[in-house]
Amino acid sequence: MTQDAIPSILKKIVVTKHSEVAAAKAKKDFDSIKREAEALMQQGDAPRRGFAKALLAKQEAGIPGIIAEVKKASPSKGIISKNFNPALIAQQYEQAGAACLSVLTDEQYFQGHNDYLQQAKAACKLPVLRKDFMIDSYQIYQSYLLGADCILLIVACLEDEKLHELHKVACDLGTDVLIEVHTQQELERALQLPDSEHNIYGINNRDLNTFTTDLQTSIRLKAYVDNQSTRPQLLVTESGIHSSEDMQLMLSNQISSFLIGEQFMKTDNPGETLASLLDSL
Ligand SMILES: O=C(O)c1ccccc1NCC(=O)[C@H](O)[C@H](O)COP(=O)(O)O
Repeated sequence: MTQDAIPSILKKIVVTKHSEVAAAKAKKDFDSIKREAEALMQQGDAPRRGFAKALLAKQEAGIPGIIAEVKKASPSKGIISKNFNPALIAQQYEQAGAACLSVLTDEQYFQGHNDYLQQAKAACKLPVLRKDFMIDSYQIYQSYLLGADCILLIVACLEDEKLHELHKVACDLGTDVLIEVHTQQELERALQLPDSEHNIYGINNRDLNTFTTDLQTSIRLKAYVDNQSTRPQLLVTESGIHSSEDMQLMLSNQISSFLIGEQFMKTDNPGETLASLLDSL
């Protein structure tokens, strides 16, 4: 992976993450956070809600599995949600039939917060993805302590060695992993990760150089996956899903799990918008 191949927004975010992690380590060092997370896991007091399992259950029942996103703002759209209340939105999404939640915790670029993840999780029974940019194992232990059931690994911003390291730390903690790719090259790297019940493969339709979304990305990469001998059980299409036509297109290409944010969050009642999207199928 060459630095030139990384979109500039990701480069900027990664620089920010390195300084955030350094600041966090200055308050609580790596060994302490690791010990804390491992002790919590061993006590068995904080079992994870099965994120991959919730999606698989929908898939097996022939129902679209929606990861509904709690997203206040984004680099491409600025402020998306004017009345942002993570706990209320989580409850609405649950009632509307979401399989899982995704909560942005990045502060600088998405106006997210770690507290939003905890508020959303406490308000419902759905498994929760910590949607943030992981570059250091420290953040995986931190995510576990926050209560995240799943973490995100964006292949575009991780060298192979780091990708494998972070994946192992998450799996050892029993945390599910959304492994996100934008291109065939990234997908080839992602498919080299050890097989695990925790693996979920996400195909992101957003080109991070232009911020445009193209659903053909999911269709193209799904076809690539279908030609491989070992196929991931779970494939999620991410970004740029706005209508029942978009969902039908994905379903007709055997993609039945969706990560959707903006389309819900730009409305006054994100849960109601999700319910009508599901009804319209
Ligand atoms: O959303 C952005 O502008 C963005 C910019 C840079 C890196 C990541 C970005 N989005 C993260 C996501 O993956 C989306 O929040 C998620 O897939 C939902 O997408 P959408 O339904 O289009 O809000």
